[in-house]
Amino acid sequence: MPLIPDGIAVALERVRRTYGGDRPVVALDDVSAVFPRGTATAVMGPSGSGKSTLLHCAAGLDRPDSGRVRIGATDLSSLSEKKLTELRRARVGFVFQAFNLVGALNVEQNILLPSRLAGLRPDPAWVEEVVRRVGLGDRLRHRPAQLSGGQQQRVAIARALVTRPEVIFCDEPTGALDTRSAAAVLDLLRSAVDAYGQTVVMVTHDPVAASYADRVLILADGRIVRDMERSGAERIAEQLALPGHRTPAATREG
Ligand SMILES: Nc1ncnc2c1ncn2[C@@H]1O[C@H](COP(=O)(O)OP(=O)(O)OP(=O)(O)O)[C@@H](O)[C@H]1O
Repeated sequence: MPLIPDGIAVALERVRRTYGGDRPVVALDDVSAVFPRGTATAVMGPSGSGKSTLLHCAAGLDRPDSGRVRIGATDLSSLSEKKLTELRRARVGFVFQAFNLVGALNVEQNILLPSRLAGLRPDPAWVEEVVRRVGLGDRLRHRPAQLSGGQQQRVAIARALVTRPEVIFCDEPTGALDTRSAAAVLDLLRSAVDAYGQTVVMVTHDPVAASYADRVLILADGRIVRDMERSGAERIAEQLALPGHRTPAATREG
């Protein structure tokens, strides 16, 4: 068995994913990438460049045609569907655009659902902190249909954070949010990385969201065409330069 360095949260090794039909589309073309633990990476690129496919393959929601994906030391290709589902419940958080909230459950029940399914008991103080920081304290008894799109997105984020998963995969986490809610959500994702050593991989078109990441990967035609690491100082300078944007520090104080 190959040696997996401890510091790697997710690794893609020559991952290829094509979609069939008469004229097959190569959505991912032998992509290799490593996502170190305790980092946030933004995945950007034009429409159709393979961002969602990369996210789905990395998260074990889609299986590559060839190549390998590992979460920590676990090779996803070796897992049955059942084991893959268990791994996703216990070790992975998802913030996807089609919120996947359960309409029959209220906000609190939706937030606690992944923990219940994984048989975990999240720390009540942490649940309270997450709920407060996403600004849902007064909405816990509401059903998803009684919330705005932005509020539903915040429920999805709270739900992804409460189990403190190793890796949080986000697809346009700020897509449905106003500037203020987006800053609160990005700040929360950032503190999951900085304070708890979690790993965030987010697909985004939003430069503000990308400015919270340590690294930006750019995809084009199913390949990584740029891989930019950014220092904390660069991130903060970029956040300060973005009009109407509150810095993470300012958000924390506010
Ligand atoms: N289920 C599918 N069946 C056929 N082709 C697909 C399927 N899913 C994605 N594709 C194709 O694979 C390529 C990559 O799609 P993907 O959704 O990963 O791109 P994306 O960068 O996330 O795009 P967007 O920014 O528009 O969401 C595109 O050409 C897309 O049409």
